[in-house]
Amino acid sequence: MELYIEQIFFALVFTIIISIVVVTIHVKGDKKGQRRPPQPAGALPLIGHLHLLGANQLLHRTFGDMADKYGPVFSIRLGSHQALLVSDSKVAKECFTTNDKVLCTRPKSLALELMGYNNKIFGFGPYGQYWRDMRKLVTVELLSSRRLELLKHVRDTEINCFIKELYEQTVKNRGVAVVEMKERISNLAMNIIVRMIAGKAYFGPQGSCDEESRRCQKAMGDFMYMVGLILVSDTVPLLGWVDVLMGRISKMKRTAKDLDVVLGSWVNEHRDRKLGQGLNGDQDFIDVMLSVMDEGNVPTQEANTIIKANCLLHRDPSIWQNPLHFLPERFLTDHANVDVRGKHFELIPFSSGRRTCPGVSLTLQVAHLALARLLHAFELGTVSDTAIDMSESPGLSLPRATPLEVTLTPRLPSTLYG
Ligand code: HEM
Repeated sequence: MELYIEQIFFALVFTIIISIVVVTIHVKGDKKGQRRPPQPAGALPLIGHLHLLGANQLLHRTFGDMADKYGPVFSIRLGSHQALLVSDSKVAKECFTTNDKVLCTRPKSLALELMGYNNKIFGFGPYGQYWRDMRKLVTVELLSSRRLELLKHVRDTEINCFIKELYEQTVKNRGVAVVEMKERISNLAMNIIVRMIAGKAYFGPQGSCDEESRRCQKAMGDFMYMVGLILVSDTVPLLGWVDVLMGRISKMKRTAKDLDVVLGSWVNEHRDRKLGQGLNGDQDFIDVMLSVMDEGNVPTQEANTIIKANCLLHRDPSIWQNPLHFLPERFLTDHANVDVRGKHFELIPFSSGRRTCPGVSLTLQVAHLALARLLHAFELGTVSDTAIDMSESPGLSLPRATPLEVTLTPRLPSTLYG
């Protein structure tokens, strides 16, 4: 026990020293305002993940100060990795167009080795033949306009159920209901995606779900959280034992097993369903995916270059007035024509270039429809008219730190709620 405590103490002290010494910042932008062309910068898994430590605001301020001092493009060294930071939309454009091929690979990480079938999740993987094949498969078979049109009923029925459940909640409360929306919206997104991929609905009325759904939800949640963590092993491989001591490795292995069980059951159920229906002609998404995997088509190219370059762009005060304030009306006035699909480099929430998000059309369709239905069906308010806490918590998609409680009052005749 004593030894164990000593080890933890040693690990903590060592980690603090390492973060001071090894995360030495090598500024390469040299002079203020000097613009340099983006350069391949070793391997950089970290900048995109730093904000996931829960210090997002602080990091943006720090990087913002550094950008003021060193100009719109500079690099920092984080242990064995180098990161390029870009805060200017013109430089970002250069990164995602002229230099896109050089910058579009992704580094390996321990989290993805343990939880992503040895770095085979294509969205996080190195650029190469395997990534090209998987990207084509996803854009053509799952997220193409044709497929989205074919699967339109999935979004429609899920959003109908979402609105109906909210309405039932207001009926139960005789008029106005206080509802926690964060989990409901996350369940809605999960249901739509899982139904599109595996043909299953996970969450029933009021978020009820069976054992398998619960396991899937937990495994996905743990994955999203842990894949966003910064591991000592990725920065200073020699100190990998720190992650072991902190219990991260065993937790990742457990999550990998849980994910395996869930995905395995999707594939088996899908095969059984097809056999039961005597289908063998028209291939659907899981069939095509399995055939690509069966060909032994695995990544061959090692990742050695990666740039994450946009964490300051969306807060550039020379483009966005009051960049830290939530002012949606700016998209109806000064920025009315901004396009979020990766063509206007001052706003690239879905990234741009080769690795741009293939889910952008689905996301915009679902978000627009769900929001329009919600606003049409209810008057929305906050509990005791307090401002909403917008703090972020660790995780791949920077989830809200606190629940999102809103008041809902129906505004339509009851017959219109399905
Ligand atoms: C608000 C919603 C979303 C946002 C803001 C978003 C944002 C992004 C961003 C910034 C990237 C680039 C990551 C990188 O540079 O490494 C990305 C990649 C990706 N996204 Fe999304 N995304 C969203 C929803 C979706 C949805 C609904 C799907 C699929 C159903 C999806 C599938 C993917 C995939 C597969 C990649 C990896 C692409 C590749 O590596 O080639 N995303 N997303």
